Amino acid sequence: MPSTPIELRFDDVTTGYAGVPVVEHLSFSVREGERLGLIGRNGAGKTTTLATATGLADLMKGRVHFGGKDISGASTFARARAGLGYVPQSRDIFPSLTVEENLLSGLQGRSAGAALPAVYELFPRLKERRRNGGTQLSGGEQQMLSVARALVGQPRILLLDEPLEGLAPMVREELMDAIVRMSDKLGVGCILVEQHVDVVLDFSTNVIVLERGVAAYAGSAAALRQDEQLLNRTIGIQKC
Ligand SMILES: Nc1ncnc2c1ncn2[C@@H]1O[C@H](COP(=O)(O)OP(=O)(O)OP(=O)(O)O)[C@@H](O)[C@H]1O
Repeated sequence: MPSTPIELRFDDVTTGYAGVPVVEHLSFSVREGERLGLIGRNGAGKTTTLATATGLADLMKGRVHFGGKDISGASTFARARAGLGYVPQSRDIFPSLTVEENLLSGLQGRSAGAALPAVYELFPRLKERRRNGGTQLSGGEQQMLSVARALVGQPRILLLDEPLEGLAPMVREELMDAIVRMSDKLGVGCILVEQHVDVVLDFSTNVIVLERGVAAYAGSAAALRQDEQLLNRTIGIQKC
């Protein structure tokens, strides 16, 4: 019998920091192999939403489920072990370690097994540079390393917080290609937070638009693409 796909689900979540709500009444779900985009102006609550999934924000109301279990009170480590991967906005790689040592640090206690070859296949550039130190990498390579390290932990759902920030257009394309291949090939579900609206619309099946902490839109990327008025109001920029 095929196993049930692993799902991350928010049920009517209100969340923030130290008792102050930032995001209110948010509900959504994303399964293995699915791609959800999360967009909104600066300060709308996108990072806070991801931080709530990883257990780094203050969940005030509602529940968070992962893989059929209520993980609302689970530690960040337990969530990662269960298969919830996170690529934070800051490229928090270890500069004093080599590329390969950085990757091994993402194993979450699992054996390396096929994880490294699979990741090197997705990111051939990292394979070429596997003995280089973290500081010897370009910005794009550091971001690839950050995504690759999360993948070594074999997540079933991966949260990506502005992975393209500060990267040149060609490098952005290369990184997005790798993320799409990863999602297709490994069947990893993704939540992508990004300022580049067109990248999110191309990547995602469904999109949530956060406006001051509330979902102003939740639905298909294709329908949102047609709604210039909503995009202009909620994102504040023309699509580029
Ligand atoms: N650790 C924190 N403690 C208290 N308030 C915070 C913390 N992190 C973020 N905030 C506040 O929560 C609100 C939402 O921030 P958040 O980072 O979730 O927005 P965002 O949509 O990801 O914005 P950006 O696009 O600028 O990254 C902001 O008002 C911010 O000041």
